[in-house]
Amino acid sequence: MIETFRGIWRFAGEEQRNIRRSVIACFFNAVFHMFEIAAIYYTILALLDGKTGSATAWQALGLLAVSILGSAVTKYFSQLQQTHAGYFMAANKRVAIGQRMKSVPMGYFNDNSLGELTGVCTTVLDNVETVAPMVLVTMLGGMLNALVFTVMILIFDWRIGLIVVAATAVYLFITSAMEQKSAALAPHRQKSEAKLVEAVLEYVQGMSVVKSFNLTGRGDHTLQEALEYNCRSNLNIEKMFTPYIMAQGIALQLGSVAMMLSAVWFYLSGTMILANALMVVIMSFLVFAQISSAGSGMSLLRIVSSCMAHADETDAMPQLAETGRAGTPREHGITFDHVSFSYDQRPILRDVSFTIPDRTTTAIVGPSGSGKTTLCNLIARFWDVESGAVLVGGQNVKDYTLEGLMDQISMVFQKVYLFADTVENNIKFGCPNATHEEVVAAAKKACCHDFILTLPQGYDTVIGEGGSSLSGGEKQRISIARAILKDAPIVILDEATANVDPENEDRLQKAIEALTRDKTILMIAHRLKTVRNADQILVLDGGQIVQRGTHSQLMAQEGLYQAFVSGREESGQWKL
Ligand SMILES: Nc1ncnc2c1ncn2[C@@H]1O[C@H](COP(=O)(O)OP(=O)(O)OP(=O)(O)O)[C@@H](O)[C@H]1O
Repeated sequence: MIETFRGIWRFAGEEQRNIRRSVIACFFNAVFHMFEIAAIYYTILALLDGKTGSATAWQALGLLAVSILGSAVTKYFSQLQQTHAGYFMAANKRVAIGQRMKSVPMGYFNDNSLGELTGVCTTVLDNVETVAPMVLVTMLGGMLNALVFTVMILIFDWRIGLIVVAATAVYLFITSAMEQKSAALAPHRQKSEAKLVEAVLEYVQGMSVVKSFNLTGRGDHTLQEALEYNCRSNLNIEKMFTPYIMAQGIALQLGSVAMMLSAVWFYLSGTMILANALMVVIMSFLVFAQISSAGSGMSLLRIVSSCMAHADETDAMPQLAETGRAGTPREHGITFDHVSFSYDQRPILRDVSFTIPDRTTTAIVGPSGSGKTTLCNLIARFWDVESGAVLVGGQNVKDYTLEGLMDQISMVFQKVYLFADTVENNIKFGCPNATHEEVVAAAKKACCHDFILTLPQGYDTVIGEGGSSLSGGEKQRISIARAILKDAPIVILDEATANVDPENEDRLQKAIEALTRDKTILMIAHRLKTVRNADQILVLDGGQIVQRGTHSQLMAQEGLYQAFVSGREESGQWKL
């Protein structure tokens, strides 16, 4: 248990200060509660002494008022610090996970399900946020108060004090047994929650497929299973806890009864005065409240501890080595020097070498699955090469800081992702300090200004998550505006015209021209027009460059390229 406390304390980081304050406030809260007991004791003594005047009543009321006011203020302060600590403990961890994810190779997301990470950032850290400081404060505060209470009772009457100590010992024994059981079940509970999040995400993301294949009812089989598993594990935990909670209650109630009976016995045998005996009867209702409050946190303690351990597992996310130094290269040519790369032992690129001189355009063409996207992603270090080197401006990409490297590159993906934010903020994404005028200028160049003005709130219109409220062509042009605003010297472009209607295609082409002027460009080209105008064409097949040259040079050779352009049988395999 001490180790678990230490774990929470460590996890709290800079929030330790607020937790400490909350525990202190909790202690004073209990001290103020003791004023109530003092008021009762004072009243009993006065009544038994026959002092029934208004002065006694006022003094007792004064003590009660101090108690109520003091408890309210300390309770408020304790809660405030607790909420603050909980919120920032989770928020700081979420931000740290976000930071780490920036340097994680994209391959990590293959092996580790999105549900797992989403689960950590939502339910797991929600548990930490709402429960961790509460448990720590309740338990530490409760234990501290119970200790003070017990010492006071021992001083008041050592015989009654021993009853309290005995009942507390039994209670702690049961609680410790419960804690051990809970330790075994907590990971199951978390696994079931992660499974549930994963199933819900998959269900929502695949909703259009479920509907189009009329699988509603059958398509949610996995979700149903995850729900049942989650329900079962939660019920198991409840069932497991119930007998222990009952035993805890019985131990404390027996303690109370023993206190009362002893008080009566001691009074009748003449070893305790009536006022003290009455006081013990009253205290028998109050004394175990502190212990019970400390123990009630125990069942949650394991859950919190296991949540924190789970959240800390994200510290083990692999990181791309970042030993590079900041700095801007003088030119922006790109070189692949004998690069090979595999996904999970599956070779994708084999000994690929080429150079893209500064401010020239290179088009990559090749059948679907030949490795075009992978090759582009290696430049931005979404993955690191297995052997060989990728150079930007004559310097190995590993020798840049990740941020420094990304400053040199704009990427326009075929699959555009827009955030659930305003159009303006989506365009400003890579350039948060840009002015509204700069955003509008970029949008005009990307041919999206006109359609943005037709949106209900123009540039302030909030786009649905993933850009769901816009057409494919509109999303593409916004992503191009984003890249134009960033104005990086290297542009990597997955030329996406496949799903765009002719009118949109024309606009998209104009937007691409505005983006790529005077830049070093590597594009996965699907349109003959773009390919024809490129300074260099690389033909990729099976992870190797099988042909390279200009359009006229390649047309003069027999091979894949000529077949593609002539629209022969192989062309059916090209991504168009
Ligand atoms: N993250 C990944 N993990 C494992 N394998 C992958 C991953 N991404 C791509 N692949 C595999 O690597 C191969 C090359 O994929 P890549 O996307 O680079 O090809 P491509 O030429 O760009 O294809 P397309 O033109 O269809 O987009 C494919 O067989 C693909 O299945």
